[in-house]
Amino acid sequence: MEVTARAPGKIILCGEHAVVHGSTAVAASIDLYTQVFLHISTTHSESDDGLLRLHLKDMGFEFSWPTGRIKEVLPEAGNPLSSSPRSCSPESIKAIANLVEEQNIPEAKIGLVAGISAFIWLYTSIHGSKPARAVITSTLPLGSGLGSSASFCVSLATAFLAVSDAVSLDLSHQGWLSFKEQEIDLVNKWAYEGEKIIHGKPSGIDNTVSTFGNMILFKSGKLTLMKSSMPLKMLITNTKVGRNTKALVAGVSERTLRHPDAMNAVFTAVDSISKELSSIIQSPVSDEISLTEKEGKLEELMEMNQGLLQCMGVSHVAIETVLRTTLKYKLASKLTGAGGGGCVLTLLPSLLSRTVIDKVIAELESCGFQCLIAEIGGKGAEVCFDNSS
Ligand SMILES: Nc1ncnc2c1ncn2[C@@H]1O[C@H](COP(=O)(O)OP(=O)(O)O)[C@@H](O)[C@H]1O
Ligand SMILES: C[C@@](O)(CCOP(=O)(O)O)CC(=O)O
Ligand SMILES: [Mg+2]
Repeated sequence: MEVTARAPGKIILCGEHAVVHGSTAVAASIDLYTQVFLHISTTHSESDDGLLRLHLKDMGFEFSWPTGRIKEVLPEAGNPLSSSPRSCSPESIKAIANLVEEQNIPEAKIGLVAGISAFIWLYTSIHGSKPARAVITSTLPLGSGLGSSASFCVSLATAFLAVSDAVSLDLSHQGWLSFKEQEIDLVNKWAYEGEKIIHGKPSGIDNTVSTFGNMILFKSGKLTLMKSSMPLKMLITNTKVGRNTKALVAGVSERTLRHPDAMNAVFTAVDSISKELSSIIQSPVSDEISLTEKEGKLEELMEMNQGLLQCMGVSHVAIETVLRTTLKYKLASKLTGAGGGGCVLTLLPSLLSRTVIDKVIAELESCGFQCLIAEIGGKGAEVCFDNSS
């Protein structure tokens, strides 16, 4: 049986890191995706090779594990339960680490270990030790703050569940298909378990916005879908400075332990900024003047959020260069995602001319950065059975 699944990346408009500590945050999906093609053996008569295969196509890596070996080291593989998401135990983490280590991943690509481990955990928990082949492609930059880890986990969970007993889908449907409400919740829960393997202590905002798409307000594991009443155009600048979300999240937690009162005040301020930002985005726009006023307020809130992210210790010289450059054109920016490098968001007000946009992009790219303007707030996770999309 074959299925293709895809899940979008995201931008965080306000509240990254603070959301891990219970503050409100606002995020939106973007039109960059991780895509999984899955071929799974459904009967023993099929000519399977007794292997679980993972092909990371963009990177040119192919990994495989004999299913007998998986069964030997991972107890979960003997008892898969697709309908009840569960956490990877420390023993299973160790067993999976051994399975990944056997693949001799080059030192320069060691960051992939976390993603491959999440793949093994999600697959074996949902399908046990059935032979299968998964081919992954992605238009998202990895480790840049655009939620590649969540989009990877959501697309895997979507593909694995689509061909499981937990979900019933119309296999004859042509083109992309979304899951029903309860089933999509299951995708989100499994994806969160994968994110935990990659991030350590994720808030759940990234997997939630990748699963459900749109724009969301998120606090303490709960989402509220938002309806934007204004056009929102964001320039995304990738500083191309590599970083790791797990380490940055841990760094903020350590700072919080050292300075609990000060950091809690920072998180409370972020909470207020996110709430104000979401109410501005959702309040009706009567005319051009009110749109310009709203954009001005958003810019101010983005700058305030950036200042607080600096207080958390997650900015970076490359991020500061982007802030300084865009400010020359009177444009406001903030980092998005975990920071420490990665991507920066710049609000492009509706009256800003194409000439100015081109100039800012040219100047940012002359610093070695990469710019893109993504569509915001599209669909979340989807599957396709006809293989022609
Ligand atoms: N397409 C992919 N294939 C394999 N692993 C992936 C893929 N996308 C993401 N990952 C995993 O997620 C990690 C990056 O996640 P993270 O540090 O949270 O940054 P971000 O989520 O902002 O891209 C990668 O190092 C890798 O382990
Ligand atoms: C920093 C954080 O708020 C977002 C991390 O996003 P990303 O992995 O950098 O795309 C962590 C989280 O919410 O789990
Ligand atoms: Mg991530």
